[in-house]
Amino acid sequence: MKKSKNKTHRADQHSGKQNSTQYNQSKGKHKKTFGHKRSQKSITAEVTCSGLNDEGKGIVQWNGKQLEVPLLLPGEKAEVNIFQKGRSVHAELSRVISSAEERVDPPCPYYYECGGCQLQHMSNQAQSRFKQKTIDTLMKPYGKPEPILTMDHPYDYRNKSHTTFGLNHNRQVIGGLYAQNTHEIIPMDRCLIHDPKADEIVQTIKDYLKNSKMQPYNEDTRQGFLRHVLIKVGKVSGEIMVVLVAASSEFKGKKKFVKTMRQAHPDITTMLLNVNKRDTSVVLGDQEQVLFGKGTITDTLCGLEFEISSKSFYQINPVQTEKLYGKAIEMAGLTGEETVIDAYCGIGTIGLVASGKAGKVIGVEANKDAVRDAIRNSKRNGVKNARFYQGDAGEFMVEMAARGEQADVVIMDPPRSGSDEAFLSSVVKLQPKRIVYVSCNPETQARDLEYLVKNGFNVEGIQPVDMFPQTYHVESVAKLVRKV
Ligand SMILES: C[S@@+](CC[C@H](N)C(=O)[O-])C[C@H]1O[C@@H](n2cnc3c(N)ncnc32)[C@H](O)[C@@H]1O
Repeated sequence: MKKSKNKTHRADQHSGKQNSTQYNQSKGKHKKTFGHKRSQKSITAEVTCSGLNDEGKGIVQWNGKQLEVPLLLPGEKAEVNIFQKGRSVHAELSRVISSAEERVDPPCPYYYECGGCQLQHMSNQAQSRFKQKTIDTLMKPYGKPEPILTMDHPYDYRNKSHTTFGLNHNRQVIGGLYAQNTHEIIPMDRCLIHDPKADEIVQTIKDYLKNSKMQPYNEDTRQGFLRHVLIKVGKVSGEIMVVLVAASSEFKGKKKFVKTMRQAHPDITTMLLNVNKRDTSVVLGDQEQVLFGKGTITDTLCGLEFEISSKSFYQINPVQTEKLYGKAIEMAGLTGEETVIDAYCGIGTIGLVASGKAGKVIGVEANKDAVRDAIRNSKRNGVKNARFYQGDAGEFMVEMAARGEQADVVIMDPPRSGSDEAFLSSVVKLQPKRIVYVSCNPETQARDLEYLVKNGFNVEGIQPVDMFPQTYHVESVAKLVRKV
């Protein structure tokens, strides 16, 4: 075994200084950067990958321990660097000795540094197989899931992008995404899963920063103005929202900035200033000011128009969302008579798309901006049988159950953390005929399904959908039917 010193990666990577380690693969030479401190010593070992964990990391055995190695594929032999600190052991890929057939050259030049995607070193078919296996394994107690719904062009899909700005060590303006699990900005011009238009706009903002007095914010000194830029693109409408997230509400040169941006990108339909003075990882602050336009964008999804605010949730991959919603509504088995609850409803998309086939839709959502959008969206689309309420979905359902109210179908689409017992126990009390559970985290979905199955429901169908190509994330929708 060879001992080697690991190298560290810095945000000035693309401005001349490179501290990256490289590894060779049979299909080409790739830059591979590590997030460890220079002083940390590692051991080099040869390993063979036996499978993937649920984040797409390669599983290997070393010294009687199971380790997870990012970027390694099943069947591959590789040299890895192993870091030990106390009882914690951590391995990183150094060199692939024999490549798996599924290995491809990642099309993104930033892939090995950026944490945004985790599966670009796998062919698209291998990514689908990995996601199918993840769902098949988690959902095994409930039968065989359907084949995953994949995307024909698994790039450029994100309708929302989020760029962070800062200065590198030469005090040059940089903008890009954070390296995984760090606050280190990876400067980049293009992210292959972003809408290309959004990246062009970010480029103009970077040029503006370089040529004006506007300063990016520095998290350490707490000086400067611009922290992030959030861009939302209506993929069908072409409307574009640009949100500057700044550390202060005092925006010197506001008019000039807006004019420059509108001249360079006439397709920007609204711009906002969001003020975030907090030192947390939450991107948006509470205070917001519209710089021009109406402050929202509109997009078309499943044949309906939706108005979207900066802080409201809207599915980030609309092509796949239409497939997901189509499946969810099919699973709901609506005949035009049912009372449908759209829990965790966001801007009302699922409920409003379902409303034409339902007797009545009741939506509940915690985010007040999203609820306002949902009410506006209901009016905009002439929907008369839907009502939206702001509140915690669990509390709302507890109150509904306490009032002895009924629902025929509950469609639920909670955040990654899943639902809670207050919600699930109230659903059980409401005794709907069917539950359609949409989830972006199948692990918490499986946990919640277990509760529902123990409390009177059968799982009658599971459909995985690839909403997030190039990443390990996978969406899943499950149909539950009340036992008679
Ligand atoms: C995955 S999104 C789904 C939104 C919507 N169904 C859609 O497809 O666009 C989850 C939503 O749940 C909302 N949310 C999170 N926690 C909540 C809670 N405790 N009660 C109600 N809504 C909640 C979030 O604000 C977000 O809009």
